[in-house]
Amino acid sequence: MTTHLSLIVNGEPRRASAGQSIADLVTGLGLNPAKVAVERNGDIVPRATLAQVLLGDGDHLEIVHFVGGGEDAPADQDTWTVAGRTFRSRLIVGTGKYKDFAQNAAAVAASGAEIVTVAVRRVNISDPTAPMLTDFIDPAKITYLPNTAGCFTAEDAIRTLRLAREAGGWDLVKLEVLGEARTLYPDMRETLRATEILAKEGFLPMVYCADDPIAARQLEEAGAVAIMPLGAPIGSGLGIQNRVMIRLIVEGAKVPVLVDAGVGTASDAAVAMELGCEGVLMNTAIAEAKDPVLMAHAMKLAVESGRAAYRAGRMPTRRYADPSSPLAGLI
Ligand SMILES: CC(=O)[C@@H](O)[C@H](O)COP(=O)(O)O
Repeated sequence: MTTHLSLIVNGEPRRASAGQSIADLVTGLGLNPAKVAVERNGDIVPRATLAQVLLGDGDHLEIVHFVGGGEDAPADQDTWTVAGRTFRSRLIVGTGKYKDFAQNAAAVAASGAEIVTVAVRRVNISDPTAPMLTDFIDPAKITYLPNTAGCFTAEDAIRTLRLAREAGGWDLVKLEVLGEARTLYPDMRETLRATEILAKEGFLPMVYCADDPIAARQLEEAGAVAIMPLGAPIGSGLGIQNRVMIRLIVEGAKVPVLVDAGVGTASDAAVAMELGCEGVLMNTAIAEAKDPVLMAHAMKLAVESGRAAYRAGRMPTRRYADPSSPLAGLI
């Protein structure tokens, strides 16, 4: 006689037969056990043991996607490096708010980005055949940077990234711990705590943070491999509100500084680069443009242009006019 087990899988009730392994369940959902990570009753199940671990009645399982991969760029004249990985493009783009994955992929291609940031998501168990981002943006060509979007505590963020690491072997991750839904401003106490724990566990956290030079230094001391101050609230498109602080963070940091959030248009991205940032991360400015693919191209040019201007060194500003042609020797 078959005994049925009652499970909760990704928040939904589900039944299984006694004696089934977690790998059996995953396969039965139409998923490849080699491409997911599973948490059972709060603990990550090592992928190598999914076939041995039997399901128990009342188990709570969380199954997340495998994505991962990406390759480093060969070194050239103006690359940047984070945690030992080198990239040519200084633009990191998000993967939210697009009409569909195809539009997202076209925008990524137009942006020239080599890194996309992705929220770690539960597998859709009701329709495992539903398209996945990895069907459109090839993880063998573009580096996936898992992020902790939607996490409001250090524990939530750490748990999310542990699952991401199990799913795709990622260690380079983007940490964001939000303080409240209204402003989506980072909770710096929780962010610092999560950074310390993640760094001790061998993660390489790129950290979304307030535009605060002291907090930035503390994050670096705690093990952040990149500092990512907001330019303005996430999704606001207000541009860089506090140039002075971004500049101070850049001056004080030994790790790359990238503006993350609040960019609205191309000139904002250029300003970030002119301030000496190593790069810019953006999502809404591209995804919510009338023509996202054209805006992605504009952002590529803006980041390159701002970077070139920074490297060229701007002229000094003056209080008074200075003639372009010499005044001496006039007829
Ligand atoms: C911190 C965070 O969540 C950002 O990565 C965000 O997704 C990008 O912000 P914008 O949408 O304002 O570019």
